[in-house]
Amino acid sequence: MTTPTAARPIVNFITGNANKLGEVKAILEPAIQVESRSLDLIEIQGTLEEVTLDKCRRAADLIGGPVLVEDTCLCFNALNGLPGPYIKWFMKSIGHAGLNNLLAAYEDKSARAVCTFAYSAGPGHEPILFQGITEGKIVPARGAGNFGWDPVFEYEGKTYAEMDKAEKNKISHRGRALAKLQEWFAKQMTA
Ligand SMILES: O=P(O)(O)OP(=O)(O)OP(=O)(O)OC[C@H]1O[C@@H](n2cnc3c(O)ncnc32)[C@H](O)[C@@H]1O
Ligand SMILES: [Mg+2]
Repeated sequence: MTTPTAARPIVNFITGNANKLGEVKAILEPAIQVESRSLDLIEIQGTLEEVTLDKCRRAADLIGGPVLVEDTCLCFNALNGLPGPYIKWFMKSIGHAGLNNLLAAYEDKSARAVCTFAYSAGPGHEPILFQGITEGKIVPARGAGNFGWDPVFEYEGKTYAEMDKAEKNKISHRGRALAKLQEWFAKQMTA
C-alpha cells in the first residue's frame, strides 16, 4: 500500500461488491492502481455522509492502513430521499418491480443516484469525501444489466442497464465522484 505521494498512487478499495470494483478499476486504472479487499463492512443508520465516514473509519482500523470505501444511495424525490442508503435492503426484498410500485401513487418518478467515496490515509486520519450525483427517473426494468438497480434507473432516455460500461461510467454517479477523487490525487502528486 502506497500513499498518494508515490509515483503511481495505489488505493485499497474495500468493498463486498464485485460490480462496484469492476467500475472503479475501469475508471481509475491505469493512472491509479486499484487493489481490493472483499469485506462486507457493517453500515450504521444515518445520512449518506455519516454512513460512508463510519464505514471508512472501520475499514481503516481493520486494514491498519490507507483505504477507500464507497456507499451508494438511490433517492426517490417523491419519498423525500428514501430508500437512500437503505436501497440495498429494498432491492433485496422487493426487487425492480417493487421499487416501481413504491412510486405508483406519485406522478413524480424522479430519483437521484448518489455515490460517496471516502478515502482515509489510515487509522486516526479523518476521511475525505468525494461525491457524485446523477439525476434520473425510475422506470419498469429495461436492459440486460446484472448490477443492482441498473435496469430501473433511466438517464436521458436510457437505463443504466441499456448503456455499455464506458457510456455508464461517463455519466454515472460513480464516474462523477471518481472524477473528483482523480483531481484530488492529481493535486497530491504535484503538491
Ligand atoms: O461492500 P459495499 O461497497 O458496501 O457494497 P454493497 O453492495 O453493500 O453496496 P452499498 O452498501 O453501497 O449498497 C448499494 C446498493 O445499490 C446497488 N448499487 C450500487 N451501485 C450501483 C450501480 O451503479 N448500479 C446499480 N446498482 C448499484 C448495490 O448493489 C447495493 O444493492
Ligand atoms: Mg454495503
